[in-house]
Amino acid sequence: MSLHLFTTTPLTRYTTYTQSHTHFQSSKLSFHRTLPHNSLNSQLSISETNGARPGLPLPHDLTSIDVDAVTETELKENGFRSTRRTKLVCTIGPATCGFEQLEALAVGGMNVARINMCHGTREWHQIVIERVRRLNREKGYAVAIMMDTEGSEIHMGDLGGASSVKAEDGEVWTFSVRAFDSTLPEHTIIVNYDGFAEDVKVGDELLVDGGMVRFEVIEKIGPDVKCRCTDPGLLLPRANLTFWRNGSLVRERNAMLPTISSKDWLDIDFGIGEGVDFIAISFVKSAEVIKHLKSYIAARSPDSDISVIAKIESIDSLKNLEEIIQASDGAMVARGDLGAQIPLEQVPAAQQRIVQVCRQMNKPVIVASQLLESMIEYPTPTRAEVADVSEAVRQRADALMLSGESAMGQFPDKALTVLRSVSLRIERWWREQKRYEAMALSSVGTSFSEKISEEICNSAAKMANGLEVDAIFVYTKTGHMASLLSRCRPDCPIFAFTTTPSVRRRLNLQWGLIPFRLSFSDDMETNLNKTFALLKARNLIKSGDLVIAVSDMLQSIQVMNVP
Ligand SMILES: Nc1ncnc2c1ncn2[C@@H]1O[C@H](COP(=O)(O)OP(=O)(O)OP(=O)(O)O)[C@@H](O)[C@H]1O
Ligand SMILES: CC(=O)C(=O)O
Ligand SMILES: [K+]
Ligand SMILES: [Mg+2]
Repeated sequence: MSLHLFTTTPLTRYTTYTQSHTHFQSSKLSFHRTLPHNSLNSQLSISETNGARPGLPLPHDLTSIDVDAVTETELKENGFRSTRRTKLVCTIGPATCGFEQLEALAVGGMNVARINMCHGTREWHQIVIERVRRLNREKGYAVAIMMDTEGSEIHMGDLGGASSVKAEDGEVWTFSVRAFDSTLPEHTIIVNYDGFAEDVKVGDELLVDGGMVRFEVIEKIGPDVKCRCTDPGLLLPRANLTFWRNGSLVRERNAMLPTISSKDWLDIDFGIGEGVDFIAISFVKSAEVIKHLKSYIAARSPDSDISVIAKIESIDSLKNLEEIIQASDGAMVARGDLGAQIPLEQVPAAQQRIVQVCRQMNKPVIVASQLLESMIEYPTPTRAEVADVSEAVRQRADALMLSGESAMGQFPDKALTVLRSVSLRIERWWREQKRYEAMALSSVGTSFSEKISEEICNSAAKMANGLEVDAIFVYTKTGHMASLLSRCRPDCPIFAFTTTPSVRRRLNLQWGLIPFRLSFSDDMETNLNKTFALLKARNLIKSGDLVIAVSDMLQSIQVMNVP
C-alpha cells in the first residue's frame, strides 16, 4: 500500500492513495508535483463540438457527460449546496400516464416512476414504461422505473367500473367470493380470496384499505358474507382487506399464501423483459423469498442489474426485518398496509426503525403512503402532512413516495412540489443547525477491499464536512462507492460518475447522489481533467470550487480546487 501527497501550483492539491492489494507489507508517503492542467483546453473544444470534430469523428459517448436536465438547472440556479438530497418516487396512474403529464413530473423532480401491478393491465404499464424511456432518451432525464408486485394478500375486486363508491354508516354490504358475469348487484363487493367466506366469523371486524372504512361481519350465507358498515368512507377499486378478531389481526390462512403469486411471477417476467430498474415485492415475510427472486432474475437475465426492494408491510416483515433487508437491495416502509397490520400508533416507531436499519446496512429506503393524502382532493396539504413529510426527511430516508396523490389525484404536480420544497427546507435547516445525528455506522464490508472502500468513504464524508467542500466526486462503475458515500449523509452533494445508464438510473433512488453518465479510465488524473472540462463547459462548476474526489478503481481520496 502506498500513500502519496500531491501538490501543484497554483492550485493546491492533496492526494491520499490507498491502493488495495491482497498482500502488502509497507506504507510509503511521498510528496511531489503533478502536471499542470493545460490539457484542459483541447478537451474543452472537443466537448463544445459535441464530440464531432470535422474529419475526426469521435464517439459521443467518450467526450460527453450526461446529467438530468432538471438537476442541471437546479445546480446552475441554486449552486451545489442547495440541491435536493431526498429523492422522489411517483406512482403513475390514470392522472399521470400521458407523455406530457410524465414530463411535468420529471420537471417537478420525479426520480423514480412506480407502476403498481395491482392496477391496470400489462399493456397499460408497458405504454407507461415506453413513455418514461422516451422522456429519458429525448429530454435527457434518468428517471428509473420501479415495478411493484400485487402480492397475494386479500383485496376487493373492481367496483363494476366505478372509480369509487361511498359506504354509509349502518349500511349492510355483501362481501362475496362469487364471480358475477353481468353487472355487480348494489352494495356488493367481490373478494379475490376463495377461502374468505370460510375464514371470517360473525363478529369479526373487516378493515378496508387499512381502516379507511370498517365493517362488522353480521351473517354468513354460503359464499356471501353480510357486513354492516361501522366507519363510513370511500371504497376504492381493489382496495386491500384485513380482518380482525378480538383486537388482533387474523392471519392464519393469510400467512400460508405465497408472497409471490403465480400472477406476480408473470408480472416479474414482464418486468425483467422490460428491463425495469427496481422490482418491489409486496408483503415480504422472510429473506428466502428475496433470495429466491434474486437468483431467478440472475438466471433469467444474467446481464440485468435489477434491484429488489422489500416492502415492509406485515407483522412478519417486521419480525424478520434485519435478515430481509440484508438480503434485499433496498426497502420500502409501506405504511398503508403496515398500518392495517399493526396498531396505527406503532407505525411511526416502525418507520424510524426501518429507516435506521437500512442506513446501517447501506440499503436505500423509501417512506411511502399517505404522505400528502389530502392532496388527492385538495390543492394544499394539511399542516400534519407537512410535519409527516418533514419527519421522514429529518430521519434522512433516501426517498419519499407519492401513491394516490400522483396516480389518481387532482393535483399530482402540486403534491410533488410540496415534497420538493419541504425536502429542501428541512435539509437546509438541518445543515444550518448542524443537527445531524452522530449515527455510529457499523462496518458493512466483508472483504478487506470492501472495508478499505468503506473507510475511504467515511473519511471523505468527514473531510467534506470539516473542510466545507462544495462537492464530493465519486468515480464508480458499480455504484457501490457512491452508495457508501450517500450512507454518510454528508453536508455537500455527491456527484456520482458512472459508465452505464442503468447504474446511473438506479443511483437516482439514493440520498444526496447526483448521477452522471461519463466514460472514464483507470487514470484519475485524466478523469478529473476531463470531468472538470466537461462540467465547466456546461457552467456546472467554476474555478476555485473545492472538491473531494474518490474512486473505486484506485481507492483514493484527493482534495482539490477546480483549476
Ligand atoms: N395503474 C393504475 N390504474 C388505475 N388506478 C391506479 C393505478 N395505480 C394506482 N391507482 C390508484 O391509485 C391508488 C393509490 O395507488 P397505490 O399504488 O398506492 O395503491 P395501493 O393499492 O394502495 O398500494 P399497494 O397495493 O401497493 O398497497 C390506488 O388505490 C388506485 O386507486
Ligand atoms: C405502498 C404500499 O404498498 C402500502 O403502503 O401498503
Ligand atoms: K402493490
Ligand atoms: Mg401495500
